[in-house]
Amino acid sequence: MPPIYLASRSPRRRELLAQLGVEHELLLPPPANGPDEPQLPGEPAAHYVRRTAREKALTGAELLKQRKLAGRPILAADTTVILDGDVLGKPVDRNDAVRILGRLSGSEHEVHTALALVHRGTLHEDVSITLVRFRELTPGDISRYCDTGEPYDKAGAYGIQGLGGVFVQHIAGSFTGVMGLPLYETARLLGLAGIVLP
Ligand SMILES: Cc1cn([C@H]2C[C@H](O)[C@@H](COP(=O)(O)OP(=O)(O)OP(=O)(O)O)O2)c(=O)[nH]c1=O
Repeated sequence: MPPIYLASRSPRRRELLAQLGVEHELLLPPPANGPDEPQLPGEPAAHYVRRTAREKALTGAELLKQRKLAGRPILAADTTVILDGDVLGKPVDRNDAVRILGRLSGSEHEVHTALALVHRGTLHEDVSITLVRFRELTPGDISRYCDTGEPYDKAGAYGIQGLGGVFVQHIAGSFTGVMGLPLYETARLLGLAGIVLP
């Protein structure tokens, strides 16, 4: 039986957990797809990302209870791109992706990935914050990037682990955090739940 549940539909998070050698089972509420969780009026971006991760983990814990499953740890995360205090989430369409990438062009933004882990009724949380500087992007760069389809399921409309990596001049922080699951913080939280990695 895998040691943890992962309350996430993100293929990147599954891949990064596999990189740690942590087997997991998915624990997901229906429906299979939905829009991003909305920001509350006046809610600061840094609070929003933490609240969202926490809610994903607590929803997982509720499912666990309803389904009378074994009490293994439940891990969830949320990744948000923040520029000038604004949350730049997943683009809703091509125009939105063009708008977001235009804002990121030639400037520096933050990527916050919040983690939440529920184990035996206790919530453990952490957050990884990374500064990312983009080179200037021409309208042609943005258009060709949107043609690849890569922006659409990703916060900030880019994937640092994919072609989007060519836009990144500099990062200060955690590459795996930008990708969706910061490994240092993940290992720390798993350790609190008794899962010790090498
Ligand atoms: C900035 C950035 C984000 N992303 C991805 C990671 C996340 O999957 C996604 C942010 O959306 P999230 O809402 O954090 O996650 P998700 O909807 O994909 O999955 P779930 O809520 O079920 O856990 O953006 C990258 O893959 N690369 C990047 O460089």
